[in-house]
Formats: sequence, C-alpha cells, structure tokens
Amino acid sequence: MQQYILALDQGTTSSRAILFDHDGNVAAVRQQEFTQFYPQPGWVEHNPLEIWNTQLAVAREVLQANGVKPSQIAGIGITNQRETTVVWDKNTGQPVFNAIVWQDRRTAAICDELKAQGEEAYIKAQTGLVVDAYFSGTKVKWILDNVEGAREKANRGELLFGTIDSWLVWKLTGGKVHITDYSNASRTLMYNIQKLEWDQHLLDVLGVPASMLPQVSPSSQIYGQTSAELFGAEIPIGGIAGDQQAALFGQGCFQPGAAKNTYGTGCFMLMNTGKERITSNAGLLTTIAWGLNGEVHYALEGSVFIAGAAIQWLRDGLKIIDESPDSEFFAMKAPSTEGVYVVPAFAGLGAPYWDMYARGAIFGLTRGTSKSHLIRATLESLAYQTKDVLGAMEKDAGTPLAVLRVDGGACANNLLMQFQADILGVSVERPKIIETTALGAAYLAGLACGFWTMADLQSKWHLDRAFHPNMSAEERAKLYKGWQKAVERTMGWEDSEK
Ligand SMILES: Nc1ncnc2c1ncn2[C@@H]1O[C@H](COP(=O)(O)OP(=O)(O)O)[C@@H](O)[C@H]1O
Ligand SMILES: O=P(O)(O)OC[C@H](O)CO
Repeated sequence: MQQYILALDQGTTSSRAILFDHDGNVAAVRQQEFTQFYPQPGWVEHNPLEIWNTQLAVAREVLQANGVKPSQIAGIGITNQRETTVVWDKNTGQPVFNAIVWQDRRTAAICDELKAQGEEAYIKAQTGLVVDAYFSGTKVKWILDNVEGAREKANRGELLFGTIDSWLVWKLTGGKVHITDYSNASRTLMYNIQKLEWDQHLLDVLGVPASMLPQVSPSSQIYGQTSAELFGAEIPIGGIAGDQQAALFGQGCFQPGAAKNTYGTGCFMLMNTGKERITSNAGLLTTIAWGLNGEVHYALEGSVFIAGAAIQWLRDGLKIIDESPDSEFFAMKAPSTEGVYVVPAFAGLGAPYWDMYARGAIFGLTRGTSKSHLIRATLESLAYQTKDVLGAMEKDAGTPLAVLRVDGGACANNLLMQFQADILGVSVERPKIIETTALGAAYLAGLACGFWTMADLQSKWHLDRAFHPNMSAEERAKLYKGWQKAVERTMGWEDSEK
C-alpha cells in the first residue's frame, strides 16, 4: 500500500494539511482559513481552539477524501507560524487568552522598557534576536500581567506556554507531550542559542516561570503518537520546525551559504550558516535553522512583516481586487507605478529597520494615479523589502548572492518575480513545488520515520522557472532611491516622542 508523510502547515491565515508521496510530490491538499481578530489598532489575535479545529479538520479531510488510512501515514511533520503565543491551563487544556500573533504590536512599551534596562546587547548576544514586539517573550509577559489570575496560576505551575507547534502537539497527543524544537524555541526571546537552554536571566526579567516552558528538542525525531481517536489509529509525529526554517529545509538549502525567500503573509529570507552563528551588523537575526542528527544548524534571517498581507489588504481592506492572483492582471496594465510607492508598514517595520512605530503610507500620488498603479506599487513593495533584506544579508555574509530561491503563495506571481529579479540584479529561481514549508516539515518527519534518507532529499529540488534581471543599473538605482526615501518617511510615525 502507498505510504505518505502528512504535513500540517499552520500558517498565519490558514491551516493546511498536505500529503506527500515518496517522490516528494504533493498527493493531496486541504486548506481552511480562520478568523483574524484585530481588537485594537496594532493588535492581532487568533483563537487557539479555532486553530486546532481547522488544523484537525483539514488533516481528517485530506485523509478521508483520498481514502488514505492512518496506517499509510509513515509520520506527521508540523510546521507553523512562529512566535505566536498560546498560554493554556495544564489541567483543563483551555487557553487562558487568545493567541497573540507575531504581528501584534501591543508589547512595544514592554520592549522599550527592556531597552531602557539595558537588555538589548544581552538579548542580541544570547538569543540572536533584537528587542521587538515580534517575539514571544513579551507576549507571554503581557498575558501574565493582564489576564486575571494568570500570574498566580503560572506561579503555581498550572499554566503552559507554547508556540503553535507546541500547542498542536499537545492537542494531537491528548495533552501528553509538551515540546518544541530548536527552530521555534529560538524565536521566543527566552532561549539561549549559544548554550541551547532556556535563559534564566531573561525568564527572570520577563517574569516567566520555567515551569511553563516546553522541552526543546531536535527538529526531526519521534515526539509522540497522535491520540488514536483523532484519526482512528495512532500516527507518529516525527518533525517540527518553524515555517521559515522548514522552507529553508524544503528548498534543499542544506549547505552553508544557500538561501531562500518565502513570500507568504510576510516575507522571510533565510541563509543557512551551518554550525556558525553569525552575528549581524546589518539588522538581521541570528536564528536556529534546525536541530538534526545531534547537531544544531544556524541561519541569518531577514524578517519582513507584511508581504502577501499587503495583497490581502488590496482584496479585503480596499476591495480593489477579488482574489490575490488578480493583482498580476491589474499590475500588468501599468508598465510602471509612475512614481507611486506603497510602504506596507502596517505592523511597523521588521528587518533591517526594526521600527515598531513605523506605519504604512502611500507616496507620489498624482491626479493620474489609477487602481493599476496602486496595485503595482503594492506588489513592488514586496520586492523592495526583499532588496532591503538581501542587501543586509550580503553585508553580513561578505559575499553577493548568486541566485535567490523563492517559494510561498505570492511567488506564483510572475510579474512580481520578474520585478524582483530586476530590482535585485540577481536571478530568481522558483521550484516546481512552492509548498516548500510543508515539504520541509515532511522531510524532517520522513527522516525520523525512516521514510527518506538525506541522500534521497539531495536530488528532489526541481526548477519550475528562472527569472533573470532585465533592467539597467541606472533604472534600478533610481527606483530604489525612491523606495528608500519613502521608507524613511514612514519611520517613527506612531511614536508620540517624534
Ligand atoms: N498570485 C499572487 N499574487 C500575489 N500575492 C499572492 C498570490 N497568490 C497568493 N498571494 C498571497 O500570498 C499569501 C498566501 O501565501 P501562503 O504561502 O499561503 O501564506 P501563509 O503561509 O503566510 O498563510 C497571501 O497573503 C496572498 O495574498
Ligand atoms: O504565516 P507565514 O508563513 O507568513 O509565516 C509567519 C512567520 O513564521 C512569522 O515569523
């Protein structure tokens, strides 16, 4: 009987379940979007139970619709939106608050306090991160400080914290396993990536009891079995990785120097740096890529908060397109933006600027500006943000990137990919499978379950299409200068001091 790996890809806007066959091809997919809550400007929440219910529903559906029995699943790989924070009661399994999403800015003031206390250098050296509301640590503190009775319960050892991977494993195993992997732990602001342990100093500073924290494990191992009643039989869980690190793995970037850029809700460029922890001088993060075969691999990361989400804003906020792919059709009608720039700093700016107080803006409007110009400028903003990050990465790595491998939903947009190659002056390569996040999680699970070996994975990457730069250096420099001017003007917008 045909065997598969089931990847559970819990993203910011949807939960997906994907079956991969032994060739690494997608055999079937199911996906459900779930509710985004914006209780106040700058706040973003998810309901952890809705995340669990949609994730379970798509996993069941993908098996049932394709007549696949649990015994045909060699293992489950989990990959997830990172940093998003869930705190739940150990005894009842009920979340004490909504999940605070990675994009949420409510803890900016806590971050400012950390900076004022002089913790910035320590945090950068020990966690590889910058002090920003993006990461989980300040979100846990906020929940303990603001949810009635939470701190007392936490101090009594009754509450558990987890990023989405931990929450899903907890639910999948019927509350038996509280675990995360190195890649997810390295996004919490509480994990010491040098010593590979939770950092007691930061736990003290944030007031987070160690009893809340999951055990940190490699990204590929058998963590436990799913409860038999969920799928009709137990299935081993064999892989866990944050979605961006999973995409790096799924893109076959196994060697130091290999890099990928994922265009999903946000846009995340990661470069494998092997066993070397490179400290960025250019506004990037040092993060754990994965733990595998007794070793931890590191990566440099440029995190852009709003990418595909800006296209969703055109669709849901402005309602000027019906579907995200329509953005290409309208952008094609305008050969250029005619000087219009959209800076989608809806959640502040991430790498390389790290400005929690920046906000979105549109520049260069004239009476001749049309819907097509606006849509094109929004698409181009994904490429400009990527250029900002690539520039930083080349500075840190000390070498120019020869080619950029891309993936994620928005990389299906050919106009965007061509503009990306043009504005970078670097070729962009899109693989046949752009579901590389799920593929990476499947690979990690497949390795743990003996479904694949590393040698099998080396040959699985196949090119769909390459986009080569076709813009003069002069034009590129002119356009990019305009972008930099626009970004500059969005910075510090929400900061009452400025
Ligand atoms: N053809 C397209 N052109 C531009 N953006 C697109 C296109 N298709 C999908 N997107 C955007 O890509 C994102 C979905 O990508 P996906 O990789 O599924 O993201 P996530 O895992 O963050 O939910 C959405 O934000 C959507 O707006
Ligand atoms: O949901 P995605 O795929 O945009 O990924 C979100 C990131 O993991 C946030 O760090």
